[in-house]
Amino acid sequence: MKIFTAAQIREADAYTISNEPISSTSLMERAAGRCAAWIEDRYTPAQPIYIFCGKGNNGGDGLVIALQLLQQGYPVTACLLEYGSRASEDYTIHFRQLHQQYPGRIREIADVTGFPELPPGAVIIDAIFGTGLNKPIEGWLAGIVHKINDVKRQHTIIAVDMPSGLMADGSSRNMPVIHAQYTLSFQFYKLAFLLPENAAFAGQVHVLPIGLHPEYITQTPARYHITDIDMMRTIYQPRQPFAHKGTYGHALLIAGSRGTMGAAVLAARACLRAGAGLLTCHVPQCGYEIMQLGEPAAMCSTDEQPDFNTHFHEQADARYKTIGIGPGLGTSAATARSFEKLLAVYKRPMVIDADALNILSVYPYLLYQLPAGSILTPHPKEFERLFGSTTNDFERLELLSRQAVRLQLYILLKGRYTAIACPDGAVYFNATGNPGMATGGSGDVLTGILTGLLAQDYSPKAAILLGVWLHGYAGDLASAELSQEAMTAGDIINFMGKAFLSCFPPEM
Ligand SMILES: NC(=O)C1=CN([C@@H]2O[C@H](COP(=O)(O)OP(=O)(O)OC[C@H]3O[C@@H](n4cnc5c(N)ncnc54)[C@H](O)[C@@H]3O)[C@@H](O)[C@H]2O)[C@@H](O)CC1
Ligand SMILES: Nc1ncnc2c1ncn2[C@@H]1O[C@H](COP(=O)(O)OP(=O)(O)O)[C@@H](O)[C@H]1O
Ligand SMILES: [K+]
Repeated sequence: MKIFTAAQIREADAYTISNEPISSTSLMERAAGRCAAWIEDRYTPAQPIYIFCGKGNNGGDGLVIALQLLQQGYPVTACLLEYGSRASEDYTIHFRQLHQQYPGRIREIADVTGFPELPPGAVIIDAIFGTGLNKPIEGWLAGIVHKINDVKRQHTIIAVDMPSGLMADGSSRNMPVIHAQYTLSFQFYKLAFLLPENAAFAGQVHVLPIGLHPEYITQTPARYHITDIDMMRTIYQPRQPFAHKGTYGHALLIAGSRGTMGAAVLAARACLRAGAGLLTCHVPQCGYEIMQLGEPAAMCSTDEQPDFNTHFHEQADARYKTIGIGPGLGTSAATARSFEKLLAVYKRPMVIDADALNILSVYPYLLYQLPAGSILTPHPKEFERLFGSTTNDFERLELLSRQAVRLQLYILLKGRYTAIACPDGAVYFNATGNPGMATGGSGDVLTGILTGLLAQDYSPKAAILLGVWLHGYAGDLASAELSQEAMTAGDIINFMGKAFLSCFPPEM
C-alpha cells in the first residue's frame, strides 16, 4: 500500500471530487460516516461522547460524526474550539445542520477554562487538526491538547485521520500532540505513524477506506510504502513438484564465536526453515559440536581458530548461492581481515548483520566493496555506528534512503515497522511483528530467513519484503500462542511453518 504525503492526499481528495465526481461535502460525509460507523460498532448508545472540533475539514469531520451519532441516540457533546480562524466551507455547512438540529449539544470553547467536566467513561473524539496542520499547536489550543492528554488514562481517545498536532511528513518533536488510543486514518497510513519518535501518539491505527479515486492511487508514484499480504502473494513462489535440494540453493552462513554460538544456531535453523536447499555453517572450532547438534540438517565447516572465525574467505566459492554473515561473529582484527578477503572474491548479493556491520563501521571503506544488491540489517544502534546520528526519525529515514541509493545496497532499519530502503530510493515499511520480538536473537533469526530466501533465487528485494514479513508474521503467531513476554527468538523459527501455511495456503 502506498503512503502518500499530506499534499498528495489533498490532490487525491481533489481528484476524487472532480473525477468521481462527488461534492467535497459528500466526500466529507462519506469519510466521517466511516468513522461514525466504526464508533457505533464498538460503543453502545449509552456512551457519552465528546467531540473536539477544530475549524478546518478535520473539524468538519467531527461535526459529521456528531450528527450521525446523535441521530443514532448517542449522548454527544460537540466541543467547538473558537480560535479565531475562518472555518472551512464544509465545516460551516455541517455546523449549520448541527446547530439547526441539535443546538443543545453544542459547546463553544474559547479558552482553556472552557474545557468540559467529562463524565466517567466518556469517549473523546479528536477532530481538531488533521493533515492540514502546518505549524505546532500553540497558546490555549495547546492547553486543550494537554488537558485531553491529562485524562488519557480515564478516557478513550479516538483521533480522526491523525492525532491533532502531529505533522504527517515531518518531525513533531517537542510539539503538543494528542495521545490517541486509536487513530482512524482515511484511506492511507501517514508516514508519521510509522516512526518510533511518534510511538506515543497514534495508538492503534485503523485505515478506513473512503473511496478515493483508484486512478489517482495507481497513477501517482509514492516514495514510501507499507507491505501487505497481497504484495506477499505476488512475491511468494511455491515449490516445484520435481524440485530437488539443489533447486533451492546452497547457502553459507558465517557466524558464531565462543559465547555467542547460539546466534549462529538460530540463524542456521531459520535459514533452513525459510526453505534453503542446503546450508553450510562456518564456525570456530568451539562451535563444531554445538552446530552439529543444534541443527543436524546443516553442514559444518570449522575455522583454524578455536574461538572465532578468521579463515572463512577460503570457504567462499561459487558453490554458494549466497552468504549470510554476522550473527555472533565477533569483531577481532583477524575476522575483519577475512571479511575483506571474502569481499574480494565473492560477488553475489549477501546478507550482512550484527558484528559484520560493526566491522563495516570500523572499516567503512569496505562498504564500497560489498556486492551490489547486498542486504544490510542494522538495528538503530548499528545504523548509527555505520552512518552517524541524526536529530529526528525523519532525518534518519532520509539518511537511510540516501545511503541505500549511494551504495546501491538494500538497508533494513529494524524496529516496530522495519524500514526497507532500496537502491532505487523507494522505502517499504513492514507491517507485521510485535514487541514480543524485542528479545535477544530475533535479529539472528531474520538474517537466517533472508539468507535462506536469497539461496532459493528470490531477488534481494523479494527476499527482503517476504522475509521481513514472514519473520514478523511468525512472531505474531508465536505471541498469540505464547504471549509477547514468554516467546523467544527460537519460537519465531518454530512458527515459520504456520506463517507460510497461513500466508500462502497450499492449493487443494
Ligand atoms: N475533501 C477533503 O479534502 C477531505 C478532507 N478530510 C479531512 O480534512 C482534513 C484536512 O483538512 P484541512 O486541510 O482543512 O486541515 P485541518 O482540518 O487539519 O485544519 C487545518 C486548518 O487549520 C489551520 N492550521 C494549521 N495548523 C494550525 C495550527 N497549528 N494552529 C491553528 N491553525 C492551524 C490551517 O491553516 C487549516 O486551515 C483531513 O485530515 C481529513 O480529516 C476528510 O473529510 C475527507 C475529505
Ligand atoms: N516492538 C517490535 N515490534 C515489531 N518487531 C520488533 C519489535 N522489536 C523488535 N522487533 C524485531 O525483532 C528483530 C530484533 O533484531 P535485533 O535488534 O537485531 O535483535 P538481536 O540482535 O537480539 O538478534 C528485528 O527484526 C525487529 O524488527
Ligand atoms: K485529528
